[in-house]
Formats: sequence, C-alpha cells, structure tokens
Amino acid sequence: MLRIENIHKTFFPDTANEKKALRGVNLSLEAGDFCTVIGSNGAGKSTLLNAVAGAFPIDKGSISIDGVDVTSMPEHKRAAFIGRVFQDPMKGTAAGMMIEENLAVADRRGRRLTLRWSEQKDRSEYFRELLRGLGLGLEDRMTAHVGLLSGGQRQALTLLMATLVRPKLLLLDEHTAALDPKTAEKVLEITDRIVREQTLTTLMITHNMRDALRFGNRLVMMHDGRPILDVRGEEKAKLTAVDLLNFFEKAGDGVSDKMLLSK
Ligand SMILES: Nc1ncnc2c1ncn2[C@@H]1O[C@H](COP(=O)(O)OP(=O)(O)OP(=O)(O)O)[C@@H](O)[C@H]1O
Repeated sequence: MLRIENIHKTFFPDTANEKKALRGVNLSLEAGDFCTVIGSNGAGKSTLLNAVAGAFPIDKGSISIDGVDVTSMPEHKRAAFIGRVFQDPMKGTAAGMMIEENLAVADRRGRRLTLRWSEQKDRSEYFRELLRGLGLGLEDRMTAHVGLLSGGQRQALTLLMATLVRPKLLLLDEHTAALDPKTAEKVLEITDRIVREQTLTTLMITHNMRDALRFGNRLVMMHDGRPILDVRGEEKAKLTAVDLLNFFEKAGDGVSDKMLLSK
C-alpha cells in the first residue's frame, strides 16, 4: 500500500545549518498495517510523515501509495487520499464553523457533488451517529462552533473528519501529545477503533513507548534519519519497553525525558 524507497531529505543544504533529516529511508506498509513510529528528538519521524504527505519535495528516492507513484505529486492532490491528524488540536478543524459544517466539508473530500436536501438530511443523521460513537456527547452539539470544543474533542472530531471518506493512508503525528493523559487515552481508544473497523493503513508517531507497543501490528524505530528497527506481528507483540530501551541505548540515543515520563 505504501512503498518508500531510499528517500533522502536535507534541510538547508550546503549551509552552516545543514540538517540531514532523512538518510535513505526504506519502508513498505501492507494494506491494513497499523505502524507505530518511535524515535528520539530529531530522529526524522515528522519529516518522514511530511515527506509522505508531500509537504516538501524530497531530494532522492520515491514514494508510492496504492501502486501510484506520488513522489512529485503536490500536497493538495495527495490530500484527496491521505487523512492526517497533527499534534496541535487547533489544526485540522475550522474553529469558526459548526461541528456539522466541518463534517460536511470533510464528507466532500475528493468528490464534487451537491446533495439534494433529503440527502443532506440523511447525511446529517449519519454524522450524528458517528459523533455518538465517539462517546463525547458531541451528537447533541452539532450546531456548536468547533472553537468551543476542548482539545480532546477537537482531536476526536479531526480523526472522524480524516477518516470520513476512507483514506488510503492515515498519518497521525503525535496526535495525542498535547492532551492530558485521560483525554489522550480516550482519543487513542477512538483511534484504535476507527483504524481497526476500517482496516486503515496507518502510520502513527508517538513518543510514548507504551503506546507504541500496545497499538498496531508494526513498530518502527527511527534513529538519525532512518529506521533502525522494524518489527511486526508476533515479534512486535512480544517486544517490551525494556527491549526498546536497549535498542535506544545500542543506537547511542538518549531516551528523551518525554519518553520516560509518559505513562
Ligand atoms: N522544515 C524544517 N526546516 C529545517 N529543519 C527541519 C525542518 N523540519 C525538521 N527539521 C530538522 O530535521 C531533523 C528531524 O526533525 P523531525 O521533526 O523530523 O524529528 P522528529 O523525529 O519528529 O523529532 P521530535 O520527536 O522532536 O518531533 C531535526 O534536526 C529538525 O530540526
């Protein structure tokens, strides 16, 4: 489903600030793979997701999604089949619009259609059901402006919007890092349910080793611009936090406080 071949990205090349963020990344995801991505600060995790989303051109290598080479496809075109949720709850939803309006916009992604009034009513009921499924009481606040919601409610809504039209690929960039632990847990539960129900091919960056271990069927550890560990299935299920710490140590990487302190 996702094939990343030997991609490189250097920021500010040939200057004093040169930073080789990606140094020959190879990674292939099968359809339905839920892959968690972990790594220390500056390892290249966000750059990898941004490269896949097309946020900037890569220097070398290729990226294909569902058999289509997207290496030179602009970000807005890839957005038609990539769902994204960022760390910042302010991104991904329009604060000045109602919950229902936000969902209606997401519902039109990649499609050019105008719904008849009766169809709009059906969609509205469908949105209400989806919101009910979140278990956050948003189904009774369909006309509330999104700017009034809490960070966790916004992230849950963003998730719903990112997956309303089934994406070929879902990219989650530390999407619960800005939330308090209880809310983060709720949003992760919702994430896991949506990903499983729709068998979405997913890349989820997390700084939380426990979350990286308990979610998904794949785990990739990034270090210094490339993956240094890629485990799946049974092997991943057996992996422990101690194993991960050992890998970090072997790579000569200090484990960030963020990783150690997250519960
Ligand atoms: N747009 C950019 N311009 C310049 N340098 C960048 C840019 N984006 C990332 N970098 C640099 O590339 C390196 C990799 O950054 P990246 O954000 O991908 O790391 P990360 O693994 O996501 O780290 P963190 O866990 O701290 O978010 C870092 O040294 C970073 O400063």
